[in-house]
Amino acid sequence: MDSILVSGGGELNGQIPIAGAKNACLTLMPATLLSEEPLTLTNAPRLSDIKTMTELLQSLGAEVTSLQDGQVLAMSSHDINNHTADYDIVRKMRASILVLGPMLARDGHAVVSLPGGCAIGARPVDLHLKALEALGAELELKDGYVHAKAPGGLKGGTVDFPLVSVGATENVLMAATLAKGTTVINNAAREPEIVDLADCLRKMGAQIDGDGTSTITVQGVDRLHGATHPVVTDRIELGTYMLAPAICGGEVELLGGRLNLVGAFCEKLDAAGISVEETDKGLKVARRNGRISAVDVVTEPFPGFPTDLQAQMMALLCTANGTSVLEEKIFENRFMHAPELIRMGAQIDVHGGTATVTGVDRLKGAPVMATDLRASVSLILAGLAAEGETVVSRVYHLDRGYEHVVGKLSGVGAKIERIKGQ
Ligand SMILES: CC(=O)N[C@H]1[C@@H](OP(=O)(O)OP(=O)(O)OC[C@H]2O[C@@H](n3ccc(=O)[nH]c3=O)[C@H](O)[C@@H]2O)O[C@H](CO)[C@@H](O)[C@@H]1O
Ligand SMILES: C=C(OP(=O)(O)O)C(=O)O
Repeated sequence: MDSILVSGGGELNGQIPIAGAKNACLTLMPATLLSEEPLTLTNAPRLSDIKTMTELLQSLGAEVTSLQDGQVLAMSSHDINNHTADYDIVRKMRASILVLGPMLARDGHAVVSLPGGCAIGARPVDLHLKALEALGAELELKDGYVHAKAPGGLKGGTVDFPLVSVGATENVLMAATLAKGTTVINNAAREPEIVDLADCLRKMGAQIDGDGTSTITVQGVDRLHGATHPVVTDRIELGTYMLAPAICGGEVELLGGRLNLVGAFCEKLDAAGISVEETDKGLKVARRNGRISAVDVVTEPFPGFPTDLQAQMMALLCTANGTSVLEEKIFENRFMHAPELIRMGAQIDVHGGTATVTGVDRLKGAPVMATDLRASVSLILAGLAAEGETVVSRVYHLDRGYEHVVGKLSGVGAKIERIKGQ
């Protein structure tokens, strides 16, 4: 297994290009199943999760061709000949559940393995299933698989989500595009990835209103056609690299970044003493003089502070002047980076969903282990600011969500390399 070696110290200066969003691409790709005509995605990120979704769609009979070094994905679902999403692929990636709504809407039947829990939490899919039932789907759980049928086709209905779920909103939004009649989704997720999905579906001929708000209305149509769509900028990769100059000092411009993707996050950076300026190319981030200030953070659905930036923000706050309190409200087990940061000299107390971080002058390099995707990159950020060398193992987590991390960070002056097979 590969690891990443980071030698800390030194300011970062220059530009980092931000890729298309993993989490948008992972829902745009299953949208191809809604139409027999081709769907082409541009600005796709080059990540192992995208390869896994490619493998899943191909196992169902879709054609997926990767062009321009993976930045363009040309897909065609003309010949869907298998309606079973197998456990062996689904277990690798939870977003696999997003093929359920589209297959059911298009062909009236689908069998999809239950994804199971993961390191950051139990992550059930009950809300996906209840939402599809509200559209008339008949579901049975058997042998670890969801067996779904809609013999006469799906019918529009009202979906009242008891809590905000990004994935469940995406699944039912896609399904509703081909349902007969009108669907109203209440307490819908408002993430930019939902708006991007709705934009793409509209290009395919869907009738959708209200995306980006808590109530989405979908008027079902008989068929969807082909389209070409650019994947929205990855706001989590953006926020992650904004933290690099924040932690190390210097000034870095994040190409393609926009303030409206990271509003709540920027408010916290501002309170910590980090300046963020919108330029014609993206966002320029610089650390003002001196030590950063402690800030409190509560994770929430968009437009709140994203859970996917909590680990990276914790790495920043480890060297703040004072004590910060981080509350994780989305996932029940998302502080696994804390013990690893403590190995680097951080002072962190975790009690349930709350972590109290007391800033220290300087972190110290250490061997650490990545436990999940965002934890892995938080350890790299901490290593960039630490004295000495940090070796981050289990970097396959990192490959799920960050393309060319070594190239992007060394391009702004970081001392970072990938070590093969350790
Ligand atoms: C591929 C993708 O887009 N992943 C993102 C997506 O995950 P994902 O779509 O899985 O996250 P959700 O928004 O669904 O999860 C939010 C909360 O709802 C709970 N829940 C969810 C569904 C359900 O049927 N029942 C249920 O109880 C979850 O356990 C969690 O506690 O949004 C999360 C929250 O912003 C992000 O951290 C993930 O990076
Ligand atoms: C939790 C994440 O992804 P996933 O939902 O694919 O596990 C993430 O991107 O941080």
